[in-house]
Amino acid sequence: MTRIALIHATPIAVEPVHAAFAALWPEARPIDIMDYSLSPDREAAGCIDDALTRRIEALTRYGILTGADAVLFTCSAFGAAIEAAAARADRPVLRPNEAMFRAAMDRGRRIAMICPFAPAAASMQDEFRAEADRLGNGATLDTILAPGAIEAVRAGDIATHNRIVAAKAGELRGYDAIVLAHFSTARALDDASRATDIPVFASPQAAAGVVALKSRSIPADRAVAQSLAALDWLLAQGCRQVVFKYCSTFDSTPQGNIGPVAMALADRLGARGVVVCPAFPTMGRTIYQGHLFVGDRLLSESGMQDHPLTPMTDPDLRRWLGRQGTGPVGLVPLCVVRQGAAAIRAALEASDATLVVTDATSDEDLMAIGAALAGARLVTGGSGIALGLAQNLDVAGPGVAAPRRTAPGPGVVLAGSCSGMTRRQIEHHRAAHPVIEIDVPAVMAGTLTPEAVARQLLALVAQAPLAFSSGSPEQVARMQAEYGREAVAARLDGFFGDLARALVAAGVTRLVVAGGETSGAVVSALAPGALEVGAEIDPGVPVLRAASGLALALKSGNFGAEDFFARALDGMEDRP
Ligand SMILES: Nc1ncnc2c1ncn2[C@@H]1O[C@H](COP(=O)(O)OP(=O)(O)O)[C@@H](O)[C@H]1O
Ligand SMILES: O=C(O)[C@@H](O)C(=O)COP(=O)(O)O
Repeated sequence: MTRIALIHATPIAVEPVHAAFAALWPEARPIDIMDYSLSPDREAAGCIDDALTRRIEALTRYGILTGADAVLFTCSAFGAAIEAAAARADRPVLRPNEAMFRAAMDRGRRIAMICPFAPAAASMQDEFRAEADRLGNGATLDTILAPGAIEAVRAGDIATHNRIVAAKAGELRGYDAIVLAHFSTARALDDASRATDIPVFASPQAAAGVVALKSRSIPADRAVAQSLAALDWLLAQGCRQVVFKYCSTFDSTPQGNIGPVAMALADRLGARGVVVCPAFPTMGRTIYQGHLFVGDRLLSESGMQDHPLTPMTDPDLRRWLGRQGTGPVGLVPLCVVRQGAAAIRAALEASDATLVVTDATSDEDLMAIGAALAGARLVTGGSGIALGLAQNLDVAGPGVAAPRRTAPGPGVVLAGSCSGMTRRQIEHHRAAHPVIEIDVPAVMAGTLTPEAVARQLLALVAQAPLAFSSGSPEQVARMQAEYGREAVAARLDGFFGDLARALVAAGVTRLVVAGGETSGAVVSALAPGALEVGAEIDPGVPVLRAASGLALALKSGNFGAEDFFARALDGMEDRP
């Protein structure tokens, strides 16, 4: 059982953090280390002096001596000292505000902090500044003091505390998010959320993170290194379950990257019997006897055998992983999955293999697999695997925030996927909108520039134009034979990235992108920061909104109905 040393500098933080553990992570064992003189001493010192810094370090060492897997400070007034202690520790040492600040910055740049304990304000401002600089998002934090609140809670009058904090929240205008400064203030989260339309965050509840990598088809050693770095970061945030998400068509080559990355993550986490389940039944991706199907076809006959970067020529997931050097791979067959969560868990635990392909042909199967994975350190799968995982987390969350608004504005579609579905969607779009074919040989020869295509698109922008590179399997094979697979992909990635940048710079506010790799290139070039997930346009494809107001739909080549492009652009329009 994971043991977390909680270090409290004030008694008023104890109850909220325990409540948060009980709700969000009941399997963990939080232990309390209390030095209630810290908070008044900090107030008297007026800053985090040497003596306080040494005390924080000693407490951190003591927390580790208790055998804790991680140390969490519950007081917000010691940021720099905790950072210094963390640098010397051999396991995660966490400040209370990290996750909350990031969650708030995901909502936008103007953040307000309601702060009942004034002496904590300066160091929290510093922490916020450091995090905003690290992310380069230009976020600003205004501190709003809440006189009387801390005194009320110290006197046990929670109702008054909550009323004061909620009243402050209700007065705020023009902010993208409000954060509540201390663990103790989290008590007022519900009241504060009711008092305002602005999303409100508190420390204990803001504790989930996603790292999006573009590692599907880079060399395996780089994919492993990037994934391990992401894992370390997530662990340092206190994450207790890590999901390695890959495509539900298992996009990979005999060299990787799913097998090597999954093995490296399992090794780092000491995990065995790790589930491998790319099933996404809504999209026709099902697994039976370890073989992946797309609709009523084996994966290798579904069109994926012609994929430009990751041609999937074998539907047997165990054999495919074996070619990627994973060693023997286990199987939990459908007949066991249908016996329910306990049987699945027992089969995974009994397996000698590190990786275990798990059959699933329906959402009910994914729910049972999800239940079996409660507490598993590592899970791997397509996005469908998430379906059954949420039930293990009793997360009420900090309240659903009002969706970001997108200024209605010009919309453009870019397609780099060569999948059959994308090509059909392009043809469908052509019936009512201008469609420009990007001349790939001219791109490779350097005679066609992204700026030229951007100019063409912008001239037609009122009619929802589309530009595509998507070629038939024969055209793709010809380009790859002439220039090499990686060179074509790299050049087109760069082209789409520059094209998207030019379009957004010229005022495009709605962008639909077809193709996973192509989407990755566009997002890397635009660097929009965290994206808010909005309404689902078609299964597996939501509207995404950036803090800048840009709306995106990033579509796997295979996903979406034939009329997807126009519907996606339409779905991004703000309606009164
Ligand atoms: N005409 C073309 N010839 C060769 N390769 C192409 C062509 N058009 C696009 N590509 C490449 O095909 C790949 C498509 O992958 P991706 O965008 O991930 O789509 P999907 O989601 O269908 O896998 C990209 O690497 C892209 O650069
Ligand atoms: O066709 C598919 O199933 C894959 O392309 C796929 O799973 C892509 O999923 P996302 O990365 O979730 O778009």
